Amino acid sequence: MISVEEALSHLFALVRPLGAEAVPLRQAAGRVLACACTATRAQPPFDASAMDGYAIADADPLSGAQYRVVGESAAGHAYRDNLRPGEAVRILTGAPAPNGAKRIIIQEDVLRQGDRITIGDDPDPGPYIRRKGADFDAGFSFGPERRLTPADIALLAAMGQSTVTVIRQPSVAIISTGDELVDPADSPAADQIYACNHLGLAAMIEAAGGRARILPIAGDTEASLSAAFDMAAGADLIVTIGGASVGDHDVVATSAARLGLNRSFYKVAMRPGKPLMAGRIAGTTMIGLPGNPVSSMVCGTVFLIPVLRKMMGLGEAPAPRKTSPLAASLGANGPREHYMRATLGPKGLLPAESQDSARIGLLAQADALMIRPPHDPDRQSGEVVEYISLSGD
Ligand SMILES: Nc1nc2c(c(=O)[nH]1)N[C@H]1C(S)=C(S)[C@@H](COP(=O)(O)OP(=O)(O)OC[C@H]3O[C@@H](n4cnc5c(N)ncnc54)[C@H](O)[C@@H]3O)O[C@H]1N2
Ligand code: MOO
Repeated sequence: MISVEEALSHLFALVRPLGAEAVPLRQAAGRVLACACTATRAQPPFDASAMDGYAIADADPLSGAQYRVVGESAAGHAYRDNLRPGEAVRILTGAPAPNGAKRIIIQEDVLRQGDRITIGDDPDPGPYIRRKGADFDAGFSFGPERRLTPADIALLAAMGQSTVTVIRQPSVAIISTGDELVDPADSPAADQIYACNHLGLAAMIEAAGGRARILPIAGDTEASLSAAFDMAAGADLIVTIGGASVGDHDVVATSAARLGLNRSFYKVAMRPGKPLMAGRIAGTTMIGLPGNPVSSMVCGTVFLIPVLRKMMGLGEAPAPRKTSPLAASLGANGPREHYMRATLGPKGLLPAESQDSARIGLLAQADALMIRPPHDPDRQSGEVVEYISLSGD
């Protein structure tokens, strides 16, 4: 069996970043830019007032000084003349500062009578003029290597980009396998259960920026699996769930091999998730996840999402790890890296009482996957351990 690290590097070797496509900025949230965008215009494109008040040509006016109001500069409606000594222009927030303006006196600091203003005592120092290009200059280049955030979208809009070139979203075909499985939309017989992994994984894929295509559940036969693989045509990645172990009806490994899978690895020294496999089948990368619900979700977090992120142009990186003190003492770990469901409390990480990989309820309650390296010795409460956050922060 190979280590988690080795399995991840085999998986990274199977995929590469996808090509690019142009999308309207409105649809670009969460996508990754394929190339940097350039501002054609400075922002602000002119010196602009930061406050409502009066533009004057003095940098440091005295209290009691008087000015004649000669016009107005409103947002979207500039005052076109030069501002001369002794003159003031009524100005509103965001409006262009007239030529010659040295500062804005906020309206709270003046007394206005007709077309005259008088500066009050101790006027606010100002100058309340935002210089042209204070946010960014023309030619400013923006190309973060991350999924575009709402603030990134606002910045790109401010840069005048209505369409951006982004990496294509990976399309992931999900194939559940097992005669016992029934979609929650259907009625199970007494010896069947509701399939859940396909929906959990689809949600995980979509939250990470991919597109999930859930295929009909395949039965435990090669013919059924073969039909499912045919339906997966066009996907960037095929994920099978279940049938990966050594049982009489675990047909994924043998069927996929007969269907031409060039297997990269099978079985990883981890818990849960041991019967994981991956390779290429008919030119497409396939990841075969174990069927136990927690095993498939843990493998989704540890392997599938990092692989998707590489396909999205985000580089090769394992799921980010954090550290926390342990809130309980634990006995030594065995030979497999253990991903334990745990909750984060005031004293640190508390592993769930049961780590049965069939108990999805305990995963839904967990905030973290606490990681115990292979052969990790006894750990005492208070010792610092690593974990992967499940709470999205
Ligand atoms: N003799 C051995 N038996 C098993 C071993 C082993 O090494 N030797 N490994 C165990 C481990 S670890 C795991 S994990 C499971 C994984 O087996 P499979 O990948 O073949 O999964 P299945 O047998 O098809 O299913 C296991 C379990 O999960 C349920 N399941 C499957 N798919 C779904 C789904 N989409 N949604 C919800 N639940 C699903 C299935 O009904 C089974 O209960 O093998 C152990 N056995
Ligand atoms: O490795 Mo299995 O994935 O423990 O339940």
